[in-house]
Amino acid sequence: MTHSNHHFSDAEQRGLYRAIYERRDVRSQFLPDPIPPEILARLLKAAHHAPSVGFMQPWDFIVIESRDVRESVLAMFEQENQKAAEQFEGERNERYRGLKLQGIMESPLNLCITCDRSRGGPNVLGRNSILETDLFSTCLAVQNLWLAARAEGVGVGWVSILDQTQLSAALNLPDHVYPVAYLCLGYVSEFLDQPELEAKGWRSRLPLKELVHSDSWGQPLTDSQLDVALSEPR
Ligand SMILES: Cc1cc2c(cc1C)N(C[C@H](O)[C@H](O)[C@H](O)COP(=O)(O)O)c1[nH]c(=O)[nH]c(=O)c1N2
Repeated sequence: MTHSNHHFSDAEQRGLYRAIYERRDVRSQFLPDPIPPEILARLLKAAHHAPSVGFMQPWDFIVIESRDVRESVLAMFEQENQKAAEQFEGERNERYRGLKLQGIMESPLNLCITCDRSRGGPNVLGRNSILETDLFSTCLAVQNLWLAARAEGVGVGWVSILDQTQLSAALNLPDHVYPVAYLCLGYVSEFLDQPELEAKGWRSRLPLKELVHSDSWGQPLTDSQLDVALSEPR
């Protein structure tokens, strides 16, 4: 049996993996150049083609260019970030305070991707047991946009150090709409080759091998070929 007609070409595969491995969370490298509407439209279309529970498509996209709105979101960030910093002590606290964790004003565009928890009515196919599947679906839309943006040379940074109630009020969200992701978008001076948190010594990538279990939690891999394959660099 051959599966060759289902394959992407080598170049297409390389492009997809490149987007996956070279996608970065961007906070410090934004350029002010605007994102042309046709590019933004492509990113939003990519997001809109994410999988969703029962094809619910619970997302909306709030495109935020207003400096006033962004300034108020930045103020919310500052407040929450102060509280977040207090969770860390000593050297860790200093290191935390040295991190740049948002690019709200430097990026030319902010985008809030929301989840309408009532879309599709009370009975959404596939959502009867796990109510949060609408939120999971919205995260997949975020990831689609994030990868497409990388392919377009656009950086994306996710800012979650925000009070959800304050953010909802600032964006005028109805009660049944949850702000899943507050994103900063823009062209960048560079894409770092590793996560900024890793470059700054906050945390490193875990060895994948230790995260793959066999049959049940905590059981090491028994298939040694997978074990060997996982040890190879991508
Ligand atoms: C749900 C969620 C929430 C946040 C993030 C990500 C995700 C998935 N990240 C980005 C995060 O720090 C980053 O993805 C990791 O450090 C890995 O780096 P790369 O994304 O591979 O560059 C993030 N970054 C940041 O500077 N401020 C933030 O508030 C957040 N919040």
